[in-house]
Amino acid sequence: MARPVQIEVWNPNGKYRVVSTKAMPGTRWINLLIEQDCRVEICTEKKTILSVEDIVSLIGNRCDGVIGQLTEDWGEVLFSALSRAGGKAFSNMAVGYNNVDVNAANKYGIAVGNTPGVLTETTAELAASLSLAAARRIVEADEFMRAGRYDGWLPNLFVGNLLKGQTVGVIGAGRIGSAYARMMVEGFKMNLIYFDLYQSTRLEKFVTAYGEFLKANGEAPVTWRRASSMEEVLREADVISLHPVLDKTTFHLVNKESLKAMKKDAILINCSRGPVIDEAALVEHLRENPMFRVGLDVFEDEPYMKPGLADMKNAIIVPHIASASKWTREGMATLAALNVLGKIKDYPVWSDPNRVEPFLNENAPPPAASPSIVNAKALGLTVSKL
Ligand SMILES: NC(=O)c1ccc[n+]([C@@H]2O[C@H](COP(=O)([O-])OP(=O)(O)OC[C@H]3O[C@@H](n4cnc5c(N)ncnc54)[C@H](O)[C@@H]3O)[C@@H](O)[C@H]2O)c1
Ligand SMILES: O=C(O)[C@H](O)CO
Repeated sequence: MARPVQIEVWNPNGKYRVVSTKAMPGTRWINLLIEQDCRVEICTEKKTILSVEDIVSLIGNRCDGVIGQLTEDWGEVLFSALSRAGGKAFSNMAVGYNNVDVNAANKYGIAVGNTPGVLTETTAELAASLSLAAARRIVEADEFMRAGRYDGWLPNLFVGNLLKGQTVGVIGAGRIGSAYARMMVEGFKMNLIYFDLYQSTRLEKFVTAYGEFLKANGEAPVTWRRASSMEEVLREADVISLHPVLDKTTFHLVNKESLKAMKKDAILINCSRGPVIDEAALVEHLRENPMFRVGLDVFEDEPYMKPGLADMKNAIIVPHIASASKWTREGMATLAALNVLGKIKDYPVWSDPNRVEPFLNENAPPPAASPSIVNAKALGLTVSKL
């Protein structure tokens, strides 16, 4: 028999039972659910990653919807359990949903939500922070100071890379990749080379317009180029940031061979998903190329790192915090709750998941729609006219 899991209950007499597998930031998401007659149950177990068995136990015999996390394995077992409990919706509190077997959800007619847009700038800012920290060796220099090793200014002390005039490479120029590219181009006057399966016309127009502005002011214009292959980006860029979705086409996109193609003193940033890089090959590359630097927010086998990575001075490593700003995390919680609520209430699906601002305005009630349901088409859900 399943082990009971500790929970906290809000609005015990609510008609619909919504479970959140974790406490999430802010209270707006709870209030929005309560106002619509939901009983909200929040798992308060101390362990960080819940097992499938824990979540089956949370779902119980009757559950209308679940808000879950990217650390959970949402597949056949959980969707069948949710379906048996009368559930209609699941939402990841994340934009990436590689932890979800959408086909299994489709089989049981369960809507799968995610949280695009609200984390775009926050995530891009972390990628930009890692790029700067790697270029200017900030973490190494900080450790040096704390160790009491600074005994005076020296011409060669922690010499790093100037970004201005160098080339930034973006692989996966979607929402976050484009936001990052704009930051690096406008902030540091870098030239852009990008690779994506689709053309990013808005990004290209932005760089062209900024280049014209610089030229009109007597400065060297910035340039852009859409590469025809990822290898072209790896060969030419000085700083490369990875922002694709994780799927079969992007698993180990950066491997031993592609690392070799990169400049010896290049900087590689990953704020997408760990398995996009072959991490063991990366450790070897870092060891053999001390001038090569990485900034990693995500890891191949989270929460673990491949042996040797933590010892590398030329690696900056942070624990999957790219979306961790207060505004964003509260917004993610709101979008995830509204995805579930919308399906429970049979609302339509919002027409444009890239335009979720109306759901985030705390001074107005949110639209009667689910902000982002990734399998809306497969389930034949109605799309909002707004
Ligand atoms: N580290 C974090 O905390 C964090 C935060 C937010 C998002 N993410 C990750 O970032 C990913 C991107 O988020 P987004 O909102 O920008 O999504 P998005 O869908 O707007 O962008 C993804 C882009 O990747 C491109 N792409 C897909 N396959 C590709 C391939 N084989 N080669 C090159 N490009 C390819 C797509 O065409 C798309 O433009 C998410 O799926 C998630 O996994 C991580
Ligand atoms: O996909 C996502 O949203 C991140 O990994 C967490 O914000």
